Amino acid sequence: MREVDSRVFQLLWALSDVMPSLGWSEWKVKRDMKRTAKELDQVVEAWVEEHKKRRDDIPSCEKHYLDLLIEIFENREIPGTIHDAHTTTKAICLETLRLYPPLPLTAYRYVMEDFDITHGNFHVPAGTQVLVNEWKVQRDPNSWFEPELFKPERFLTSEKVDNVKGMGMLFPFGLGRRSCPAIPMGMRMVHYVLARFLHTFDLAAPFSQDVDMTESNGFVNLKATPLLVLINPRLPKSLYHEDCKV
Ligand code: HEM
Repeated sequence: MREVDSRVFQLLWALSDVMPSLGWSEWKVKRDMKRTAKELDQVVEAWVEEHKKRRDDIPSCEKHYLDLLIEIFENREIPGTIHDAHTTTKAICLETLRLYPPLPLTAYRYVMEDFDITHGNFHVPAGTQVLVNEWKVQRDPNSWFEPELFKPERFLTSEKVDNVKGMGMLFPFGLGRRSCPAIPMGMRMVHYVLARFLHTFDLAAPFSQDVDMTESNGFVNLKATPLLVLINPRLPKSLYHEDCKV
Protein backbone atom coordinates (compact mmCIF):
# COMPACT_ATOMS: atom_id res chain seq x y z
CA MET A 1 0.00 0.00 0.00
CA ARG A 2 2.82 2.39 0.90
CA GLU A 3 4.20 2.12 -2.62
CA VAL A 4 0.78 2.79 -4.23
CA ASP A 5 0.27 5.64 -1.76
CA SER A 6 3.52 7.38 -2.67
CA ARG A 7 2.76 6.91 -6.39
CA VAL A 8 -0.66 8.58 -5.91
CA PHE A 9 1.07 11.67 -4.54
CA GLN A 10 3.65 11.70 -7.32
CA LEU A 11 0.87 11.53 -9.93
CA LEU A 12 -1.41 14.13 -8.34
CA TRP A 13 -0.25 16.98 -10.53
CA ALA A 14 0.40 16.84 -14.26
CA LEU A 15 2.00 19.52 -16.40
CA SER A 16 -0.97 19.38 -18.82
CA ASP A 17 -3.26 20.64 -16.03
CA VAL A 18 -1.58 24.01 -16.45
CA MET A 19 -0.68 23.70 -20.14
CA PRO A 20 -3.22 21.37 -21.80
CA SER A 21 -1.36 21.58 -25.13
CA LEU A 22 1.43 19.48 -23.57
CA GLY A 23 -0.99 16.61 -22.82
CA TRP A 24 0.50 14.44 -25.62
CA SER A 25 3.89 14.38 -23.87
CA GLU A 26 2.44 12.82 -20.74
CA TRP A 27 1.25 9.48 -22.08
CA LYS A 28 3.46 7.70 -19.54
CA VAL A 29 1.96 9.66 -16.65
CA LYS A 30 -1.57 8.88 -17.90
CA ARG A 31 -0.72 5.16 -18.20
CA ASP A 32 0.70 5.19 -14.64
CA MET A 33 -2.38 7.04 -13.37
CA LYS A 34 -4.69 4.33 -14.76
CA ARG A 35 -2.50 1.54 -13.38
CA THR A 36 -2.26 3.18 -9.94
CA ALA A 37 -6.04 3.80 -9.82
CA LYS A 38 -6.62 0.10 -10.54
CA GLU A 39 -4.15 -0.97 -7.83
CA LEU A 40 -5.70 1.48 -5.35
CA ASP A 41 -9.14 0.02 -6.09
CA GLN A 42 -7.79 -3.46 -5.38
CA VAL A 43 -6.31 -2.34 -2.04
CA VAL A 44 -9.57 -0.66 -0.95
CA GLU A 45 -11.64 -3.64 -2.11
CA ALA A 46 -9.42 -5.91 0.00
CA TRP A 47 -9.97 -3.64 3.04
CA VAL A 48 -13.76 -3.73 2.52
CA GLU A 49 -13.84 -7.50 2.13
CA GLU A 50 -11.66 -7.97 5.23
CA HIS A 51 -13.90 -5.56 7.16
CA LYS A 52 -17.08 -7.34 6.03
CA LYS A 53 -15.62 -10.61 7.36
CA ARG A 54 -14.74 -9.04 10.73
CA ARG A 55 -17.94 -6.95 11.00
CA ASP A 56 -19.76 -9.35 13.31
CA ASP A 57 -17.12 -8.88 16.04
CA ILE A 58 -17.48 -5.08 16.08
CA PRO A 59 -20.06 -3.80 18.60
CA SER A 60 -22.88 -2.01 16.76
CA CYS A 61 -22.40 1.23 18.76
CA GLU A 62 -18.91 1.61 17.29
CA LYS A 63 -19.80 1.90 13.64
CA HIS A 64 -16.76 2.00 11.44
CA TYR A 65 -16.69 4.49 8.56
CA LEU A 66 -16.42 1.54 6.19
CA ASP A 67 -19.89 0.44 7.38
CA LEU A 68 -21.25 3.79 6.26
CA LEU A 69 -19.59 3.43 2.85
CA ILE A 70 -20.87 -0.15 2.48
CA GLU A 71 -24.38 1.02 3.46
CA ILE A 72 -24.26 3.80 0.83
CA PHE A 73 -22.98 1.38 -1.80
CA GLU A 74 -25.54 -1.33 -1.04
CA ASN A 75 -28.62 0.89 -0.61
CA ARG A 76 -27.66 3.46 -3.26
CA GLU A 77 -28.69 6.24 -0.93
CA ILE A 78 -26.87 8.36 1.60
CA PRO A 79 -28.18 8.09 5.16
CA GLY A 80 -29.33 11.35 6.72
CA THR A 81 -30.35 13.34 3.64
CA ILE A 82 -32.72 16.28 3.30
CA HIS A 83 -35.90 14.95 4.78
CA ASP A 84 -34.45 14.58 8.27
CA ALA A 85 -34.30 17.03 11.13
CA HIS A 86 -30.85 18.31 10.20
CA THR A 87 -31.97 20.62 7.41
CA THR A 88 -31.36 23.70 9.54
CA THR A 89 -27.81 22.69 10.45
CA LYS A 90 -27.09 22.02 6.79
CA ALA A 91 -28.43 25.45 5.87
CA ILE A 92 -26.10 26.95 8.53
CA CYS A 93 -23.14 25.07 6.99
CA LEU A 94 -24.00 26.35 3.50
CA GLU A 95 -24.41 29.92 4.66
CA THR A 96 -21.04 29.67 6.43
CA LEU A 97 -19.40 28.30 3.28
CA ARG A 98 -21.02 31.16 1.30
CA LEU A 99 -19.71 33.94 3.54
CA TYR A 100 -16.44 32.29 4.54
CA PRO A 101 -15.33 29.85 1.82
CA PRO A 102 -12.21 27.99 3.06
CA LEU A 103 -10.48 28.70 -0.28
CA PRO A 104 -11.64 32.20 -1.30
CA LEU A 105 -9.88 32.01 -4.69
CA THR A 106 -10.04 28.97 -6.93
CA ALA A 107 -6.78 27.50 -8.23
CA TYR A 108 -5.38 28.98 -11.46
CA ARG A 109 -7.37 28.15 -14.56
CA TYR A 110 -6.03 28.25 -18.12
CA VAL A 111 -8.56 29.68 -20.58
CA MET A 112 -8.84 27.31 -23.57
CA GLU A 113 -11.08 29.44 -25.83
CA ASP A 114 -11.68 33.18 -26.22
CA PHE A 115 -14.78 34.37 -24.42
CA ASP A 116 -16.56 37.56 -23.37
CA ILE A 117 -18.00 38.42 -20.01
CA THR A 118 -20.38 41.14 -18.80
CA HIS A 119 -22.32 41.23 -22.09
CA GLY A 120 -19.24 41.53 -24.27
CA ASN A 121 -17.71 44.42 -22.33
CA PHE A 122 -14.73 42.37 -21.27
CA HIS A 123 -12.81 40.04 -23.55
CA VAL A 124 -10.76 37.14 -22.18
CA PRO A 125 -8.39 35.68 -24.81
CA ALA A 126 -7.47 32.00 -24.95
CA GLY A 127 -4.28 31.25 -23.02
CA THR A 128 -5.07 33.65 -20.17
CA GLN A 129 -4.55 32.36 -16.66
CA VAL A 130 -7.43 33.30 -14.39
CA LEU A 131 -8.18 33.10 -10.70
CA VAL A 132 -11.90 33.17 -9.81
CA ASN A 133 -12.73 35.22 -6.74
CA GLU A 134 -15.26 32.90 -5.19
CA TRP A 135 -15.52 35.01 -2.04
CA LYS A 136 -16.65 38.02 -4.11
CA VAL A 137 -19.15 36.06 -6.25
CA GLN A 138 -20.71 34.58 -3.13
CA ARG A 139 -21.31 38.08 -1.76
CA ASP A 140 -22.51 39.62 -5.04
CA PRO A 141 -25.64 41.75 -4.36
CA ASN A 142 -26.87 40.92 -7.89
CA SER A 143 -27.18 37.29 -6.89
CA TRP A 144 -27.81 37.38 -3.16
CA PHE A 145 -30.37 39.28 -1.12
CA GLU A 146 -28.60 41.13 1.74
CA PRO A 147 -25.35 39.33 0.91
CA GLU A 148 -23.38 40.55 3.94
CA LEU A 149 -25.89 39.11 6.42
CA PHE A 150 -25.67 35.62 7.85
CA LYS A 151 -29.06 34.22 6.84
CA PRO A 152 -29.14 30.40 6.74
CA GLU A 153 -32.86 30.58 5.96
CA ARG A 154 -31.98 31.43 2.36
CA PHE A 155 -31.10 27.73 1.96
CA LEU A 156 -34.06 26.38 3.87
CA THR A 157 -35.78 24.73 0.97
CA SER A 158 -35.37 21.03 0.50
CA GLU A 159 -34.06 21.25 -3.09
CA LYS A 160 -31.40 23.79 -2.15
CA VAL A 161 -29.97 22.33 1.01
CA ASP A 162 -28.68 19.15 -0.63
CA ASN A 163 -27.64 20.46 -4.01
CA VAL A 164 -24.39 22.35 -3.55
CA LYS A 165 -23.27 21.45 -7.07
CA GLY A 166 -26.35 22.95 -8.69
CA MET A 167 -26.09 26.38 -7.05
CA GLY A 168 -24.50 28.57 -9.71
CA MET A 169 -23.38 31.44 -7.50
CA LEU A 170 -22.27 29.25 -4.60
CA PHE A 171 -19.21 27.13 -5.26
CA PRO A 172 -17.17 26.63 -2.07
CA PHE A 173 -15.86 23.40 -3.59
CA GLY A 174 -14.74 24.99 -6.85
CA LEU A 175 -16.22 24.39 -10.31
CA GLY A 176 -15.55 22.23 -13.34
CA ARG A 177 -13.49 19.10 -13.78
CA ARG A 178 -10.91 20.09 -11.15
CA SER A 179 -13.51 20.92 -8.51
CA CYS A 180 -13.37 19.13 -5.18
CA PRO A 181 -14.10 15.43 -5.70
CA ALA A 182 -15.24 15.11 -2.08
CA ILE A 183 -18.29 17.41 -2.00
CA PRO A 184 -20.65 14.88 -0.37
CA MET A 185 -17.96 13.85 2.12
CA GLY A 186 -16.93 17.45 2.91
CA MET A 187 -20.54 18.53 3.41
CA ARG A 188 -21.27 15.56 5.62
CA MET A 189 -18.12 16.06 7.70
CA VAL A 190 -18.88 19.73 8.36
CA HIS A 191 -22.55 19.02 9.00
CA TYR A 192 -22.07 16.06 11.34
CA VAL A 193 -19.26 17.67 13.36
CA LEU A 194 -21.36 20.82 13.85
CA ALA A 195 -24.56 18.90 14.67
CA ARG A 196 -22.73 16.65 17.10
CA PHE A 197 -21.00 19.58 18.78
CA LEU A 198 -24.22 21.58 19.19
CA HIS A 199 -26.03 18.52 20.50
CA THR A 200 -23.33 17.74 23.06
CA PHE A 201 -22.37 21.16 24.42
CA ASP A 202 -23.86 24.49 25.39
CA LEU A 203 -21.79 27.26 23.86
CA ALA A 204 -21.29 30.84 24.98
CA ALA A 205 -18.93 33.66 24.10
CA PRO A 206 -16.92 35.00 27.08
CA PHE A 207 -18.69 38.04 28.58
CA SER A 208 -21.39 37.54 25.91
CA GLN A 209 -19.24 39.46 23.43
CA ASP A 210 -19.92 39.20 19.71
CA VAL A 211 -17.60 36.79 17.92
CA ASP A 212 -15.06 38.69 15.81
CA MET A 213 -15.56 37.27 12.30
CA THR A 214 -12.77 39.30 10.63
CA GLU A 215 -10.95 37.17 8.08
CA SER A 216 -7.19 37.07 7.47
CA ASN A 217 -5.67 37.58 4.03
CA GLY A 218 -4.34 34.63 2.10
CA PHE A 219 -5.24 31.65 -0.05
CA VAL A 220 -6.82 29.90 2.91
CA ASN A 221 -9.59 31.73 4.74
CA LEU A 222 -8.68 31.76 8.44
CA LYS A 223 -10.15 33.84 11.24
CA ALA A 224 -7.97 36.85 12.00
CA THR A 225 -8.46 36.39 15.74
CA PRO A 226 -8.74 33.06 17.55
CA LEU A 227 -12.24 31.89 18.42
CA LEU A 228 -12.89 32.17 22.16
CA VAL A 229 -15.81 30.08 23.27
CA LEU A 230 -16.95 28.55 26.55
CA ILE A 231 -18.24 25.02 26.21
CA ASN A 232 -20.34 23.20 28.77
CA PRO A 233 -21.51 19.61 28.59
CA ARG A 234 -25.30 19.52 28.32
CA LEU A 235 -25.93 15.76 28.32
CA PRO A 236 -25.75 13.27 31.21
CA LYS A 237 -22.14 12.77 32.30
CA SER A 238 -22.22 9.05 31.52
CA LEU A 239 -22.53 9.85 27.81
CA TYR A 240 -19.12 11.52 27.64
CA HIS A 241 -15.99 9.48 27.18
CA GLU A 242 -14.36 8.95 30.55
CA ASP A 243 -11.00 10.28 29.28
CA CYS A 244 -12.69 13.50 28.19
CA LYS A 245 -11.95 16.14 30.82
CA VAL A 246 -14.46 18.95 30.28
C1 HEM B 1 -15.78 21.39 3.55
C2 HEM B 1 -14.78 20.66 3.07
C3 HEM B 1 -14.08 20.93 1.75
C4 HEM B 1 -14.04 22.07 0.99
C5 HEM B 1 -14.74 23.41 1.23
C6 HEM B 1 -13.21 21.77 -0.17
C7 HEM B 1 -12.92 22.67 -1.18
C8 HEM B 1 -12.10 22.39 -2.25
C9 HEM B 1 -11.74 23.34 -3.29
C10 HEM B 1 -12.22 24.79 -3.35
C11 HEM B 1 -10.93 22.71 -4.16
C12 HEM B 1 -10.24 23.33 -5.38
C13 HEM B 1 -11.20 23.31 -6.53
C14 HEM B 1 -10.70 24.15 -7.67
O1 HEM B 1 -9.49 24.25 -7.89
O2 HEM B 1 -11.55 24.70 -8.38
C15 HEM B 1 -10.75 21.35 -3.69
C16 HEM B 1 -10.01 20.39 -4.34
C17 HEM B 1 -9.81 19.13 -3.86
N1 HEM B 1 -10.37 18.57 -2.73
FE1 HEM B 1 -11.62 19.49 -1.46
N2 HEM B 1 -12.76 20.47 -0.07
C18 HEM B 1 -13.28 19.92 1.09
C19 HEM B 1 -13.10 18.64 1.55
C20 HEM B 1 -12.34 17.69 0.93
C21 HEM B 1 -12.13 16.35 1.43
C22 HEM B 1 -12.77 15.80 2.71
C23 HEM B 1 -11.31 15.74 0.54
C24 HEM B 1 -10.76 14.34 0.55
C25 HEM B 1 -11.20 13.36 1.27
C26 HEM B 1 -11.01 16.66 -0.52
C27 HEM B 1 -10.22 16.40 -1.60
C28 HEM B 1 -9.90 17.29 -2.60
C29 HEM B 1 -9.01 17.01 -3.72
C30 HEM B 1 -8.26 15.69 -3.99
C31 HEM B 1 -8.96 18.15 -4.51
C32 HEM B 1 -8.15 18.36 -5.80
C33 HEM B 1 -9.01 18.03 -7.00
C34 HEM B 1 -8.25 18.27 -8.31
O3 HEM B 1 -7.34 19.08 -8.34
O4 HEM B 1 -8.63 17.63 -9.31
N3 HEM B 1 -11.64 17.84 -0.25
N4 HEM B 1 -11.48 21.19 -2.52
